[in-house]
Amino acid sequence: MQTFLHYLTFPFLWQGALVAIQLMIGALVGGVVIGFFVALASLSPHAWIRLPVQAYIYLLRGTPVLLQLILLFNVLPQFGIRLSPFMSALLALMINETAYCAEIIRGGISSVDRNQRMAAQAFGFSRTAEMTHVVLPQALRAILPTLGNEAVGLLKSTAQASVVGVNELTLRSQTIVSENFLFIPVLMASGMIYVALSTCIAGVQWWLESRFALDMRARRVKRKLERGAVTLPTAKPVITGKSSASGPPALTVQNLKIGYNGKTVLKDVSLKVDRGEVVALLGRSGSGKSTLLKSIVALTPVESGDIRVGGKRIGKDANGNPLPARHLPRDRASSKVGIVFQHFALFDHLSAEENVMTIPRIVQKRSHHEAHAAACAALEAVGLSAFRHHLPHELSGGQQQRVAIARALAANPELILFDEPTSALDPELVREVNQTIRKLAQTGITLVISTHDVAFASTVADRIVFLQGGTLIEQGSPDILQSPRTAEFAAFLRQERDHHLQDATP
Ligand SMILES: Nc1ncnc2c1ncn2[C@@H]1O[C@H](COP(=O)(O)OP(=O)(O)OP(=O)(O)O)[C@@H](O)[C@H]1O
Repeated sequence: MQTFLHYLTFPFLWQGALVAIQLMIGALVGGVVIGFFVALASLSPHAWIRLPVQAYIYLLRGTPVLLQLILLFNVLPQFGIRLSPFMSALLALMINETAYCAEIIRGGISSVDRNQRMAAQAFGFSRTAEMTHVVLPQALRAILPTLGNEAVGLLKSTAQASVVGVNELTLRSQTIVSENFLFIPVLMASGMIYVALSTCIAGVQWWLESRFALDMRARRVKRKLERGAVTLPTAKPVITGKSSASGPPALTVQNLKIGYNGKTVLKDVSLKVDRGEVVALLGRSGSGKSTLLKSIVALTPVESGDIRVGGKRIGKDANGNPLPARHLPRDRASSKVGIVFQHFALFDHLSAEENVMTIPRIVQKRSHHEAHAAACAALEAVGLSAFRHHLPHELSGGQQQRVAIARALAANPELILFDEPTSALDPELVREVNQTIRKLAQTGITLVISTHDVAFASTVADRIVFLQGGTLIEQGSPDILQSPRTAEFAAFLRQERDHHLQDATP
């Protein structure tokens, strides 16, 4: 026991541990940084980028790190590159780590809800802002535990650097043993040092995980509130009143044709929405309502036709040619369109207030103070001031959708698109969201609402538009709900009425 304790305090072994730590940290940092870009490349829609990168990952993961290390150590000098054993080992471990980290990061990025990314794009987040504010903070929750395991594995892999003469912990233990043959105390001491280092890695992993855990974050905000560190700015009214009646229509859609994978889903759709008008889009599931709304903010590629918001095309230049993808965020950000999605698409890692602040702060680049005031005003407008520090998972579905409405309002939009805002809600929560939309409609802001709720459409809309199979079949004042002109619309209304009756029957 005494000999074991003696070797545990032996500086010679701890110096070897330091070499192992340097190798591990160097390889991990390099692996994570390069792996991030490799992960992005492996998610590229372009096969010429994706396939070589996937082949690189496949090869590196398929061969032992020891083999890669020896190969690199012997191959580099043949190209005139002479590195020390330490640098060769570091390079080999880093290259190997790149492949593993790329896969871990790719998994983390893929785990982020696609609807949240779509919402960020619809509001005009740049690719970088989407990555840094929406994707990475959430991807990290999935990445960190696996990365912690990877770091522990990597620490142990550093022992393999001894084959090229790096004098790290394992090689130093072997050197001592070759001199005194005291296998057990020396190797046990060496093992204990590895365990101590792994424990430190686990500690760092635990600390990082807790920084990004949603419940810990919520607790931190609540503690700040209890200390009175967060103050509420005076909220100015967010809804400024009726959209100006002058100028071009709020929305014009002309001869719109959209298809997915060769299947046409919108055929020759034309629609004009005046400023201040509330239009309800009705239609069966799959009739193309969401596609129409998404095309307005250039989220879906248009085959032919023209869409203008306030007279301006989104995602197209003055000649109607599609803008390069890198110009889309700026175009969307300046379009003054807010959008509310069926599944809320709130950013899960941000509080209600932070969700709403993202648009004025990140998209419109307003000061923190202004963005905060805009968020408070928008939350007040939807009656959720008291819940502003709640995370989405701490809110009911109806409250989450009202936060999503506040987020759309914070952009000071002239047009708000609602994509079936209540269809993901329990019946008792539908009322509160419908009331919020009704309140908005009364302010004179232009709204286009896709819905299955005929009763709601009849009370909120100035005009009803009915789509079927991607074609605009009928439109007119809410009176057409009582006297539909086409057989298709009459059949739809009958079916909706029957569903409603069935739902109401105990
Ligand atoms: N990304 C996509 N790729 C392929 N097909 C799609 C895609 N998005 C929608 N579609 C198809 O386009 C058609 C119209 O879909 P859309 O979501 O616009 O209908 P909807 O009227 O909004 O339906 P719901 O009321 O169920 O939301 C459907 O047939 C759907 O399967």
